[in-house]
This record gives sequence, structure tokens and C-alpha cells, in this order.
Amino acid sequence: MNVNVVGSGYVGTTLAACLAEMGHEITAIDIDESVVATINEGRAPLHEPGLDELLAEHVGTRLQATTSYADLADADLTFLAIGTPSRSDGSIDLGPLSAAAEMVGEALSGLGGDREHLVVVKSTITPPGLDRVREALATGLGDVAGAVEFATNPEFLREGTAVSDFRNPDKIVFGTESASALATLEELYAPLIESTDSPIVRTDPETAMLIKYANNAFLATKISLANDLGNVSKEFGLDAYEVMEAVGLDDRIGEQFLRSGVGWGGSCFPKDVNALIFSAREVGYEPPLLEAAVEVNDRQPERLLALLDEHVDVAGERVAVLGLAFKPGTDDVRNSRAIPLIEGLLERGATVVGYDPVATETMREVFSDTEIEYADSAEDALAGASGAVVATDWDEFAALDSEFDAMAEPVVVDGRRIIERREGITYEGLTW
Ligand SMILES: NC(=O)C1=CN([C@@H]2O[C@H](COP(=O)(O)OP(=O)(O)OC[C@H]3O[C@@H](n4cnc5c(N)ncnc54)[C@H](O)[C@@H]3O)[C@@H](O)[C@H]2O)C=CC1
Ligand SMILES: O=C(O)[C@H]1O[C@H](OP(=O)(O)OP(=O)(O)OC[C@H]2O[C@@H](n3ccc(=O)[nH]c3=O)[C@H](O)[C@@H]2O)[C@H](O)[C@@H](O)[C@@H]1O
Repeated sequence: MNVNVVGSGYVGTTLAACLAEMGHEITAIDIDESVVATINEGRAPLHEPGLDELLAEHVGTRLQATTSYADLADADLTFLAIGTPSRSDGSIDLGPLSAAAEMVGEALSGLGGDREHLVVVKSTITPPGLDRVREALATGLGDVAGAVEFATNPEFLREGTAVSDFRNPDKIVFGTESASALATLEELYAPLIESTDSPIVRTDPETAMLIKYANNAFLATKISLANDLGNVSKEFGLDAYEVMEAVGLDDRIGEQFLRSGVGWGGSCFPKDVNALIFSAREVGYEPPLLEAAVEVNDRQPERLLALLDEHVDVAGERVAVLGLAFKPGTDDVRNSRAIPLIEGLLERGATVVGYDPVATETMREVFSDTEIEYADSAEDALAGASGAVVATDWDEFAALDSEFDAMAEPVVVDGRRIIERREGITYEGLTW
């Protein structure tokens, strides 16, 4: 099939590359010229394992990127994979997605005769917000609004494993309003459905989006519960990992997303849980459990710094922050737990030295070189430091050993249970 993917971020680029891999003809559209140029060179505009290889294989044959909406109507369907960032009140900013929907509508307004087109929202957007996107699309379409159908197809991939998650989904959710829209999506995904046996959930567009929010809210709350129980374990002098490993053996609970520590970050859990809380309040419901999940998460970085305070007064001292990305495998620092840790250290008057294998450049946009130092290796970050805090569980941190010997005061507070305890360091785990 011939497919447009509007928005070439983590989701859009992964979608475009994986659909090309499935044999479809893809046009990736982004307003950012540098993103488009990078994709057309056969490289990913962001760090995501496996994506460069897929793009190198398919760009120029089954996939090309452009900033132009001009040929949109030539395709069978158009995905919208535009960001839906948080506002300060927790609601999502529908501006970029609505603007893109209107531009798509305008580009499709030339559709004539019996041509039909399906517009599929891939972005995560609360059910009440969908009408605004429908309206924006209809405004752009004008007279031919009837020739375009509307659907949602929420995405469940994780950053850092986006390509493999897309290829092996736990479920595929289609939110459609007609049998023909559903048939189009099933035809598009047929190669994936056949190769993976993934269960298909067929529902309406709004329910599909609430499934997405409920999914993320459940996972974030699961981690917050693990953190709450982890804090209790620590106060009892017990190891939360030993406890939760046993708890996870219960099939009804499951072993995943029970790793306690400095909490959840990223572009989605914080944004989506807060958006769900905001939307629930708008219709008159206060969701106490979701609010508590956010509160527990917000407190974890300060708990970590309080542990550091017990061992060292960091005012005027160098402190290493190991890991800047919100999780390993990505250069994304959006809502990374490293950010409140760095802020707390700066408030204490520390000189912060950050290190991350891939996220230094993205963190430079949050903290400039005048605010914090960036090291080229964990070894350089640790040298001369009077304390180290661990914000991201990059594998390479597990191998650190003699590097700690160069610290001025070898106090290590681990927020991710990645550092090996060893002789010669004062080691504190956040929940163990
Ligand atoms: N990042 C993730 O792991 C996941 C994200 N999602 C959801 O998918 C959506 C997209 O997220 P990301 O890919 O992370 O966003 P992103 O911020 O990485 O990428 C969005 C892209 O859209 C482009 N863009 C903005 N306005 C445009 C326009 N009018 N026309 C064309 N391009 C335009 C931007 O230049 C940018 O490249 C969000 O709603 C997010 O919640 C869902 C599942 C996973
Ligand atoms: O909607 C989205 O964007 C995506 O959000 C999450 O994916 P992602 O944010 O990429 O990463 P996760 O692996 O879920 O990790 C999120 C945060 O939780 C933290 N985490 C995760 C697992 C755990 O046991 N403990 C824990 O603290 C991670 O360190 C990270 O900061 C979901 O897992 C995806 O299914 C979803 O599609």
C-alpha cells in the first residue's frame, strides 16, 4: 500500500521504516528540514537501535522523506505521528497535532471522484481531544470531508527498543468507525499480523485511545507501587529487589515493571498520566490512585539526594551524575530523572559532572556547559568527585570498578541498581 507518515520522531520514523520493511511504499513528512535530510541520507534523526539499518535499506526505494504535503492524496492512508506535549496544567497541547491535521486536510482537499483516504491518528491523545482533530481535519478538507475516514491506532512501543517492539507487539489496537477503515488497517498490518500472531483489538477511535492511556497509567502506577513498597523495604533495612522478584512470580502480578528506584521519566508516562488525571477532573472525577502514582514518582529523586546528604555535604564539591537519558538505549532526556537530580545538586551548591553514552547533546539543551560539566566517560566523571548518583541503568555502569578509586570521596548512591557493590566505596541503593 501507499502510505504517508506525518511526523518523523521516535514513533513516526519507526513506523515509516517498519512499514517499508513490510513491503509498503512510504512517504515520511516532517516540517523539520534537518530531520527530512537525515532520513533521506538513510540515517535515523534520533538514536534508536536497528533504525539506521532499516532506513539504510529502504530509503530511496520504498521510503522517502519530504517537507512537502503536496502529494499526500496519492496515498491510500495517512498516519499522524505528531507530538502531543504536556502543558503546565497537565493537559496536552493539541496545537501541533491539530495544525498537522488541518494541513493534511488541505492537502487531501483535491481528492476527487470515488477516491477515498483514511487518516489514522497514531499520536497519543485523550478521547475528548479527538473531536478537535476531527474538526481540524474537516476544516482543511472543506467540501470533500466525506471522502476521508478517520481512525486511531495507538502505539505501544518503548524508546530504546522501538523497532523490536513494533515488530513484536503484545497487541495491535484499531479504533475505526467503519468496516472499510478497519479493512484498510488490517490489510496494511497483514504481514505483521501473520508473522507475529499478535492479538488484534477492534474498537472505536475513543476506546482505542483510552486503552492506550490505561495501559501507560497501569505501568506507571505499577512502578510507583514498587517504589512505595521499595521505600518501605529500605526503611526496614530490607532489599526491595529480593521482595519484588518473589512478588513478580505471581502470574497475576507479573515480573515486569517492578524495578524500583529513582522513578519513571520519558516523554510518555509523565505526560500521559497527567493528561488522564486532567481529563478525568474535567468530567468531574478525581483519580486518587493516579495522583498518588505521580506523587510517589516526584519524591524519588529527593529521597535519593537525602541518602547522599547522609554521607557527604556536596556544597562546593564535584558530584558525578551517571546517566542522563530517561532510560538506557535512547538519547531522549525528556522528563529524565537526571533532571531533578541535577537541579537538587545545583541547589546544594555542588559542581555537577554529567556523563551519558549517547544523551550528552540532548541534555546540553536542558543544562548548558556553563551550568554543568559534561564528561566523555564515566571514568572522567568520577575522577575527583565527592559523590556519584546513578540516574540511568546503562549496562556499561555495571562494569565500573577501579574507576571509583579516583573519586575524592567514594560515595555512590544508585537509583537504578546497576552498580556492583565493591570494597572501597560507600554504596547506597535507593530501595535496597
Ligand atoms: N516516543 C514514544 O516512545 C512513544 C510516543 N507515542 C506518542 O506518539 C506521538 C509522537 O511522539 P514522538 O514520536 O515521541 O514525538 P517527537 O516529538 O519525537 O516527533 C514529532 C515529530 O513531528 C514533527 N512535526 C511537528 N509538527 C508537524 C507538522 N505539522 N507536520 C509534519 N511534522 C510535524 C516534528 O518536527 C517531530 O519530528 C505522541 O503523541 C506520543 O505520546 C506513543 C508511543 C510511544
Ligand atoms: O507511550 C509511550 O510512549 C510508551 O511509554 C512507555 O515506554 P517508554 O517511556 O519508552 O519506556 P519504558 O521502558 O516504559 O520506561 C519508562 C520509564 O520507567 C522507568 N522504569 C521502567 C521499568 C521499571 O521496572 N522501573 C522503572 O523505573 C524507566 O527507567 C523509564 O524512566 C511504555 O512502556 C510503552 O508501552 C509506551 O508506548
